[in-house]
Amino acid sequence: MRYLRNLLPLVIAVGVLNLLIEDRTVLRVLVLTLVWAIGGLAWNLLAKAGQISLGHGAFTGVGAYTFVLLMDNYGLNPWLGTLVAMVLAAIAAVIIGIPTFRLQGFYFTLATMAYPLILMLIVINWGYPEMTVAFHPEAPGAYMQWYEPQMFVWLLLVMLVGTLAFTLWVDGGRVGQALRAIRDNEVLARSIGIRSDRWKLFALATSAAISAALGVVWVNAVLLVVSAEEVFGIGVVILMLSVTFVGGIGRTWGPVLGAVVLVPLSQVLTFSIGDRVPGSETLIYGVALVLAALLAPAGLIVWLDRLRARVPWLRGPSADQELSMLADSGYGDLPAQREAVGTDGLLLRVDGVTKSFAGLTVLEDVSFSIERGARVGVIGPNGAGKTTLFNVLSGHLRQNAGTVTMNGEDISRLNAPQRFQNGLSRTFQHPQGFQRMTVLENIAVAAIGCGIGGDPYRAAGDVLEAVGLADKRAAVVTALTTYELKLLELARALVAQPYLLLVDEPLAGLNEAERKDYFAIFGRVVPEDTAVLVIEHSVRSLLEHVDTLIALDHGQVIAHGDPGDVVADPKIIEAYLGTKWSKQGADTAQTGED
Ligand SMILES: Nc1ncnc2c1ncn2[C@@H]1O[C@H](COP(=O)(O)OP(=O)(O)OP(=O)(O)O)[C@@H](O)[C@H]1O
Repeated sequence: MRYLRNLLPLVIAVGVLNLLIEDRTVLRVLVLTLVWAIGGLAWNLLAKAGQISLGHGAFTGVGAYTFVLLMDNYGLNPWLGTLVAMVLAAIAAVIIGIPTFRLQGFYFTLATMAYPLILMLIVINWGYPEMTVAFHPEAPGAYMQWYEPQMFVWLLLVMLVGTLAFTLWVDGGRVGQALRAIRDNEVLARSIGIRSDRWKLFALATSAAISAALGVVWVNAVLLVVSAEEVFGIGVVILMLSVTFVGGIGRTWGPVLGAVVLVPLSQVLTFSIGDRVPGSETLIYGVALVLAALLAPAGLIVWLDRLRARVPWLRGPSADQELSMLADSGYGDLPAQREAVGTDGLLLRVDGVTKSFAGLTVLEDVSFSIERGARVGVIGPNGAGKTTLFNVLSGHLRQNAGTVTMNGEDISRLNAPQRFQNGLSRTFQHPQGFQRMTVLENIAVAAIGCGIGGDPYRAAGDVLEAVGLADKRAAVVTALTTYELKLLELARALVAQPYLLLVDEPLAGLNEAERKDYFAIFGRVVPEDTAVLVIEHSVRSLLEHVDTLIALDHGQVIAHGDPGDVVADPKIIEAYLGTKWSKQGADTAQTGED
């Protein structure tokens, strides 16, 4: 119902235009506007996960060639051809995505350019550089070959509404939240249970399927000939990217707005100066991209947002109303509880863990174990391998040798999201947050990711209350101080009710008062049966809160045991604490990092 209300004005506007316009040239502009609005929406699905593709021509091309080859060889009509094309494009997307998503950022974008080129060369060498669509005047409806452009407008309107409804569904729920989290910070997203590899494949496959369907309709409504250079060409992605970027990348309505502005403008220019300035159609997209980057980098949609904020009846819900809407959006009633696995006994066992980077051994045969509910400090000089140890334990890095066992289960082969779901949470040395989300959403997304069920918003609200950030629930994380960010990290880790909590340098960047407050809150909110492993250079503070110390140097455990014994060990004094420590004593001395 909510979607219908959002989409109705669009349906009415396009419907009225379609009924009123009689000029075929103007109708063609309307058709092209709808084509590239849908194309932009498809491309934008992947951009929501922060992935910029230059290869979407691969999918329109798969769509166009699948339908025309099936029609030519098997007499299959384009409607069935579209379904087959969508499935094939989704499969192609998964095959393309699995290796290409290993690349990050710019490298991913560059690699995507190769796929339409490869496919184009394949069909050209196969003997199909161009294919004419067989004409079926006896059954225009069955073969998507209407003479009246109005019929294509209706068809494209149905596709647009379908694509928009799908986009609204993505944006309004857990899928969109996961994609936004991945776009903001993939490492962080993985650390709270979001299987970024799967979500990116989902975004690419759905985006590809829609692009393939569009390829079929584009050929029938506009091109009439399937030319490899056109349907696989870079022009496809230039249009998809331009309308999305100009309208508002990542935003639900961005591509529609961009297409409404850009496509008619480019057509008017082509009609008026096209014969004198060849290529003027492409030129307008280039100029629009540059202007948008300079004047409205977040897209024209931002100007609409401002207008909406001024006009009371257009204004959307306030941040607080939105939060309560989210909280009421059909989750369970109460935060669920993680299954108890006993209150004592061995929790974690690290056995012979070794980790190297390109020949540099950073962890060497590290072994130790942790009891349930233990408080363990990890100390060592810069570069000793402390954070690498955390990355191996949390699944962000895979060890070269050795095993990690938690709750009696070998978790060595589990990835970061799976370890989080199994009850292993972490914080980061440099506090991290999803910048485009509110504080409450930052925690709720972790409550969803940990997979223990219940109402994630209520769980998030409760844990924010506990750490003292309840009044910041509607703030964006960029508005938080370092101290508040550290509490946010703690809240995010705790909402999963972990068995083991890894805390990386919690006191770095905090003043004396904040350090005291942090540990006071920490002591209050971390349950007794949750084991804690904490890296901290402020050994003096650490000694007050741990019952065991592990000292690392050059990737090896050089001491492990009672904190008093470890800091008195001459090896530790020489490697890390320095002679100042032994002269002044543990009560007052700190390491150089303090
Ligand atoms: N991804 C990586 N690729 C290559 N080398 C790395 C990588 N991560 C860490 N290292 C190297 O591993 C060594 C240990 O780094 P690590 O961050 O684990 O040390 P640390 O004990 O946490 O230090 P600090 O106290 O300064 O945070 C350093 O020499 C670092 O340069």
